[in-house]
Amino acid sequence: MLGATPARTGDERRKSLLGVKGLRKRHGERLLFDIGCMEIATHSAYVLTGMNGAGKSTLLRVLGGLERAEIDSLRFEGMEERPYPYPRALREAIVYVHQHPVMFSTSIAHNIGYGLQVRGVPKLEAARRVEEAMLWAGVAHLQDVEPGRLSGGERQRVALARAKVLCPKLLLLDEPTSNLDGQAREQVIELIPTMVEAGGSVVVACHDRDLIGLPGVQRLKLRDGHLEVR
Ligand SMILES: Nc1ncnc2c1ncn2[C@@H]1O[C@H](COP(=O)(O)OP(=O)(O)OP(=O)(O)O)[C@@H](O)[C@H]1O
Repeated sequence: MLGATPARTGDERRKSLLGVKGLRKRHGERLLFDIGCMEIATHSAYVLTGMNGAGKSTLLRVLGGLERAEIDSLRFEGMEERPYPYPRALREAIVYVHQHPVMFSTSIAHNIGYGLQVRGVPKLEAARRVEEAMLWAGVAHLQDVEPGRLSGGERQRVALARAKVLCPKLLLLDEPTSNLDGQAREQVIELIPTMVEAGGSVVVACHDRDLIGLPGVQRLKLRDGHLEVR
């Protein structure tokens, strides 16, 4: 059943995780968005909606440090941070998952564990975390399948496991269900509230009504270059 595990609501443990003020993105002469203030709390789930081309992916990529924008002020876990270059603490704590995740043509376990390897996590510890993440994402039975042969839904779940294994404080999901239907879509939707239960916050850019309607999820909308909190 969709949304069977609600994200935490009214949780007194919530604090400010990320606060951005004066966030502007331009492409040449075009001002794509001008966001006065954006606040992401700990242990919280958000959906980010908006028309095609409104700038949802761009906003997620900026928050993930993958794309540069003008930022007047940035606070992370209560500490003022310099926005340029995008701080390392934020790059490590925030993980962006692309709409069409790219996989190495090695093994699924290697794909999921690669980020841990890069971060210098000891092999045994990394193997334990990869196994846990595969079970969580329901992809343990696929470990002998070549990544290139995964279905869209399986690929998306592997990408979620690859992100979750890094224990991000903020996970940014870019239209995770856009190419999925039926059970594959439901399986991905069901994973999202469990990410918040595991202790992180999640922002999901999407047009998916079932994702938007998940219990306990806060709604953000990019409209005409501004961010509305609904
Ligand atoms: N490098 C670039 N140069 C110029 N314009 C760009 C560039 N990258 C993105 N854009 C434009 O910025 C706008 C926002 O794109 P973005 O992908 O963030 O929108 P979106 O809200 O995620 O859209 P969708 O719902 O269709 O995925 C689009 O009009 C896009 O064409």
